[in-house]
Amino acid sequence: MKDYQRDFIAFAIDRQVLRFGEFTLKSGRTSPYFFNAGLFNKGSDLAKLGRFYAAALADSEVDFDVLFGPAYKGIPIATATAVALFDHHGIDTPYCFNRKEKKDHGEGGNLVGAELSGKVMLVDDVITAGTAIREAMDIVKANGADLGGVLIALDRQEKGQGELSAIQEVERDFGAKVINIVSLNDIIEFLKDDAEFAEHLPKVKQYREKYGVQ
Ligand SMILES: O=P(O)(O)OC[C@H]1O[C@H](OP(=O)(O)OP(=O)(O)O)[C@H](O)[C@@H]1O
Ligand SMILES: O=C(O)c1cc(=O)[nH]c(=O)[nH]1
Repeated sequence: MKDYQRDFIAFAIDRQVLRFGEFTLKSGRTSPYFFNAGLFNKGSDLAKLGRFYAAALADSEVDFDVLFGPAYKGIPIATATAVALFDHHGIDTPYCFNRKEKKDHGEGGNLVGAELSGKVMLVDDVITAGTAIREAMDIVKANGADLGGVLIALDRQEKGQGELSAIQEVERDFGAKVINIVSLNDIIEFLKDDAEFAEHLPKVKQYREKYGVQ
């Protein structure tokens, strides 16, 4: 694990974004840990979060034309990433996001911001079973755009629809790279070294046995 990844996990734990307990996921799985990006809930957190995303994206050297943050949590993340790419990497990128409900007055439609076209960098918080990413891909395809890549904070390294990981399935089905800041393996490594949080390790490992992909 690199220093910036350790810093990111410590930041997420400090803001209670990364918590341990019992949580029901979108997939119906019961998880001993949860990443709630909604708790990066003040200006300084969002500025810092944007810097982590922008650094991972700039490092990846994956080519893209527009950032797309699917509703809801993808919206502030894409916005913060666009600001950080400009402020810290000199990259002025267009970005857009969708509404979950279509607007039928004013400008109308489902999309807000830049045009969703060309190579899209899809930005979200976590991938578990991959459902949210597939839903977002329907929007990308419906607009005639292509997927350039996917950028997330946490790869939970779980099975998708079959035996492959959700991310391996996304890479196979959409032919694009998934970039993450940290993965479950990094969280496990962090827990091993942390006296206060090491007690959560057995349950997290048990969960990985059941749903994880090595
Ligand atoms: O890989 P998956 O199994 O789909 O699970 C992960 C997704 O679930 C959550 O989104 P949710 O649909 O709860 O939307 P939100 O952003 O509105 O909270 C989370 O923000 C991820 O996008
Ligand atoms: O799978 C999910 O629903 C999920 C997992 C997680 O860690 N965080 C989140 O917001 N959703």
